[in-house]
Amino acid sequence: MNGMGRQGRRSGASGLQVHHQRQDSDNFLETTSNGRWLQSAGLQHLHSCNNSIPPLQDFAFYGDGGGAGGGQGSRIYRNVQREFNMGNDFFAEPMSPPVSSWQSSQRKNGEELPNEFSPGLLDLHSFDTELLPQIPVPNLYNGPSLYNPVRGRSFDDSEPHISNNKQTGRADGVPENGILKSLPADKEKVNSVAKIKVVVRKRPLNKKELAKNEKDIIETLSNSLVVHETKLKVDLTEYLEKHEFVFDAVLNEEVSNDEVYRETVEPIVPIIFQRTKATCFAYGQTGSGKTYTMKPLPLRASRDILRLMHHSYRNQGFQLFVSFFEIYGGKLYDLLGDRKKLCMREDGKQQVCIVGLQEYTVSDVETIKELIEKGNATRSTGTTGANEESSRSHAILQLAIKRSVDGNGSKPPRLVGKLSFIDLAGSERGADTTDNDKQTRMEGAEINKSLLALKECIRALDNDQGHIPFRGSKLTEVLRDSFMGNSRTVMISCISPSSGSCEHTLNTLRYADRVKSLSKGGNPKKDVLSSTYNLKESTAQPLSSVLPTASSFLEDDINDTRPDENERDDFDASEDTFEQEKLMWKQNGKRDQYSLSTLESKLPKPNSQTKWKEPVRSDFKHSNSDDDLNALLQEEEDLVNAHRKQVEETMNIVKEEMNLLVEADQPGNQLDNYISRLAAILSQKAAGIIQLQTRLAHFQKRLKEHNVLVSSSGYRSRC
Ligand SMILES: Nc1ncnc2c1ncn2[C@@H]1O[C@H](COP(=O)(O)OP(=O)(O)OP(=O)(O)O)[C@@H](O)[C@H]1O
Repeated sequence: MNGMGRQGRRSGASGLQVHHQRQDSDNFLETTSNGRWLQSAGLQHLHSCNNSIPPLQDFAFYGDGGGAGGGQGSRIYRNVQREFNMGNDFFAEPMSPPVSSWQSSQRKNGEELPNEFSPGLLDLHSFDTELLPQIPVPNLYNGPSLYNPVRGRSFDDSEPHISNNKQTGRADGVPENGILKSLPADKEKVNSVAKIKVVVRKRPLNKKELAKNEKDIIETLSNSLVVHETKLKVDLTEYLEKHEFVFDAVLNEEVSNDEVYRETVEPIVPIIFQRTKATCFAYGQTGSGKTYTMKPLPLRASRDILRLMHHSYRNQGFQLFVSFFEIYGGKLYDLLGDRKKLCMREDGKQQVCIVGLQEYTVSDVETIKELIEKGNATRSTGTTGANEESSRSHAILQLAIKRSVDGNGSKPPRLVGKLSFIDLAGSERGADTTDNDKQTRMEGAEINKSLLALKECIRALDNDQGHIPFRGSKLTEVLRDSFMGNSRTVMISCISPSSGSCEHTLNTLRYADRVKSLSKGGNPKKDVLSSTYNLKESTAQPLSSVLPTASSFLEDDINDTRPDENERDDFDASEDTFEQEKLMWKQNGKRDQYSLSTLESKLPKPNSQTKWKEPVRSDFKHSNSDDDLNALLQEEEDLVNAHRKQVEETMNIVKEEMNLLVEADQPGNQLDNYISRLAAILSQKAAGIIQLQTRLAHFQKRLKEHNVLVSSSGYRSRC
């Protein structure tokens, strides 16, 4: 049985297929597919991956050479098998109470049972004002009894009867479980969970891609990955460009959903008992595996939450609530309430509430499973060029932990913490969907609009802007508390490995890189190692890292580029030149905001200890002038290359923005804003190029002087 079945909501009238059951990994097991990936004529020239795939042997890391396809296929099949087995293991959950259907538990004699079903307001942002005080976490293995199998009763009613096994340090009968092991004992441990964690998951090549002979261009390492992009030189010869990224974790195609859970959500489950809002969302192009990745997570998280509630927090009045809704076409629908349209409202305290959203109290995993299945079946799906069963909505499943304030249920329970799972609709470019109908394209525009709004918020947070444009879309309004206050966010970026998806993949990774930069918390040094790594090897720096800041031109930069007083003694041969240079650098100081000295500090250098000027000085000092000159030439060449890369990167960002903009169909004023910002970026880049030209002219002048000096002292000059 495919427990994760979901059903399309739209009829064939719109040109979209109705889907009755979704079989995970169907793309991998079926051959019927006629979708198109990135074959739009409009964007074809931007990425040549499809038509210019290098021979397989060029990629040493493929390992199985020409046999990659077959090997990949069997590996994929193993993954699928493992997934199904895992599902079975999961539903053989030893600690769940006997199954009682949610329908029957919610009604008795036609009456709703109190606390079992509570439609009403879901206050998405009530944490700051309504959270219960910090709850001390008891030591899990202290105390006489911890494990309660709860046979035939709700957990809350049950009494403990299994004693702690002191030798093993865990209760008899309690399965060894990461969540129990990782239970934080104090606030310090809560703080040790990263505020934003960015994980990348690479899926295997699917049947369609294998049939098209597309290659796996993603090489994964422990927490980094390399995208091998095939590019064409001016003379049309192919070359590979490597883009290297570092993230908190990189999960390759061999990694099971269980491992994904352990890496992403498991560490944050305990801290939602500590007044924390946590959000896990998947981002990536359509068909990259977001739904496949997200679907199992809430169930596993619920299992762990219930474990904690019934062991560590037993009899403390905690309750678990589930709600599930989708954002489709900018509107909210209740996936557990017959897809009833919902309203999002802001109250006087600017807290966003979803009016009418149904929340269900759950006390066993089986009930949650049924609710999730119900919600998934109700979710809007459709067929896109890239995914036959594409999520056309953002689905948000929330697990809220509440606690009764008075213990007798006379007052509604208050929110303690919340874990939200967001399966974002796939990002897909209009240009990739030429075979889709009008509705699909309109959906795509709406999806892209909300992803663009999300990007805007991330950018604003990244830049420490006072105003975060959360109101840009329904999605960002809902996501607001993911990024604010005492929150934890896990972003899973899903990528396809195929050469045909290279540009999408790079966009996803750049997006992820930007989100990752948020985790630096305004302290750029904190994550300096990984950032530097990204900057070193990839052209995919966050925009902010390549743009100048007001403080980026320092007096030190001027000072550093001229010799100190002692050195000036040795500099007599070009005394006048030095003075002129000094003047020039000083005069240009203001304009030099985007100076190369700043640029240099951000870009790869043959030797980061070497100031650009030093080889020149040594030219005049030492006899080994050719070597020094070569070093200088090399440095200049590196600088020019680095600058070229940055310009290319900016152009990519601009292209990406423009694509999103056009597809998001933004209102005129927003378009104007974007365009003027892009114009500012471009003019800054242009200023950078002017600076580079100045620098080169300066260099040529010095070279000329050097030649004069060398020839007058009898040295051979190679210039
Ligand atoms: N890691 C994986 N291993 C095996 N199969 C996978 C994996 N990731 C995705 N798939 C399969 O790829 C197909 C597309 O995945 P999925 O529907 O999750 O993509 P998506 O990103 O959610 O797409 P959309 O945004 O269009 O909804 C599905 O058939 C799914 O089973």
